[in-house]
Amino acid sequence: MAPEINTKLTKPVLSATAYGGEKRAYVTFLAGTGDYVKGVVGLAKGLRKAKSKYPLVVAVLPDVPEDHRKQLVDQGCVVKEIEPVYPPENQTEFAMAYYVINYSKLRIWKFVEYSKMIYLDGDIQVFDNIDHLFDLPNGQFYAVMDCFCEKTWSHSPQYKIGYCQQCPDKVTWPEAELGPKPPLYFNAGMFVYEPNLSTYHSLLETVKVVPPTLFAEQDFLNMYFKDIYKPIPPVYNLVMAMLWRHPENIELDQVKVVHYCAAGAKPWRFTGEEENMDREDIKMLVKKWWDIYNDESLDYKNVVIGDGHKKQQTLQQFIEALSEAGVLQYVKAPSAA
Ligand SMILES: O=c1ccn([C@@H]2O[C@H](COP(=O)(O)OP(=O)(O)O)[C@@H](O)[C@H]2O)c(=O)[nH]1
Ligand SMILES: OC[C@H]1O[C@H](O[C@@H]2[C@@H](O)[C@H](O)[C@@H](O)[C@H](O)[C@@H]2O)[C@H](O)[C@@H](O)[C@H]1O
Ligand SMILES: [Mn+2]
Repeated sequence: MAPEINTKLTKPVLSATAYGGEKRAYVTFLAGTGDYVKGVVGLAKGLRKAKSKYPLVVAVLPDVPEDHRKQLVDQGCVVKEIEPVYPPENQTEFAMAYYVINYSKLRIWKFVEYSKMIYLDGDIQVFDNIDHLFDLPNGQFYAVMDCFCEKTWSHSPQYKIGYCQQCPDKVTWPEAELGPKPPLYFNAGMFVYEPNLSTYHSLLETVKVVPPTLFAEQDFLNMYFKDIYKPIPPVYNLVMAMLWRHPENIELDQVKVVHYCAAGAKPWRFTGEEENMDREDIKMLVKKWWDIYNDESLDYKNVVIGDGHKKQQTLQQFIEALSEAGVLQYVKAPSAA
C-alpha cells in the first residue's frame, strides 16, 4: 500500500514508509542574515548532484530572513525554525566569537519524525553519494576525527605541547603532567545520529550545567557522546587543514565530503589571501564548490524526471508526477471553492 500524503499542509508529509521503512534526511543549520545561506544552497545542489535519495532539512534560527528561507524552499529544502540555545553565562573566550550560536545545533535532536539523520555544516559540500552512511548500525555517534594543529587550537593543552590525535606517536601525551590522554575527538561539522526526544532533553539539561570551552558545542558534543563515538574515515569530512597538517592521512581523489572550515576557505567569501589559501588543491576545491553553486541544471525547479526532459516543476506537479508513477497515492484535498 503506497503511503498517502497530506496535501492540506504547505509541504507534503510523507509517511515513514516513503523512505523504505525508515524516514531519513540530511540536516544543516542556518543562522543570521549573512551569506551562509549560499553555503546551504550549494549543499542542497551538491546533494542533488550526488543523487542522494534523501531530503535536506534546514534548521533556521528566527533571524534568518524570509527571502533566505524562500531560496531554500525553492531548492527543495525542508525549512524548520528552531529556537536558539545559549550556553550558561561564562567568561569563556570561544575560538571564534560567533561559535556561541552553534549551540543551537542541539535542537536537531528533536526532529524525531526522522529515524536517522546526517548533520552537515553549511560550509560543507558533498561531492559523492554518502547515503550508505544511513545504514551504519544504530546506537552509535559517527563522525570524523578532528585535527588540533591549527592556530584556532592555540589555547588548548594539545596545541601547546604539539600533540595531535592525527599523529599520536609524534608527541607522546604527558600523562604525568596532563593526566590521561583525551578520548578521540570529532569535528562537529558532520555526524550521523538518531533524533531522540529523551536525548534531546538530556542534552538541553546538561548544556545548562557544563562550563563552555574553546570549541563551544563541538566540545560539548564530544563530552556528551564520548562513550558511543565511532570514528569514520576522513573521506566523509575533509577538515581542510588536514591537507597541510597531515597530508599522509589524506587521499584527495578519494574524498567525498569537503569541509571549508579553514580560515579564509569559505568559497562564497574566498579571496585567496589568507595563509594556505594560495594552494592549488584549495583553489581547485573552491572552484568545484562554485561549479555546483552556479550549475542551474541542479536547481530544484529544473529537476530532471521521467523521460529525461527538463520540466519546470511546481511542487504540486512534482507530487502528481510521483503519483502518476504509482510511487505515492495522491489524495487531492477538496478545493476550498
Ligand atoms: O553566521 C553563521 C555562522 C555559522 N552558521 C552555521 O553554523 C555552522 C558552523 O559554523 P562554521 O562552519 O563557520 O564553523 P567552522 O566549521 O568553520 O568552525 C555553519 O557551517 C553554518 O551552518 C550560520 O548559519 N551562520
Ligand atoms: O562551534 C565550534 C565549531 O568547531 C568546528 O570547527 C573548527 C574545528 O574544526 C577546528 O578543528 C578547526 O581548526 C577550525 O578551523 C574549525 O573552525 C566545527 O567544524 C564547527 O561545526 C563548530 O562545531
Ligand atoms: Mn563548518
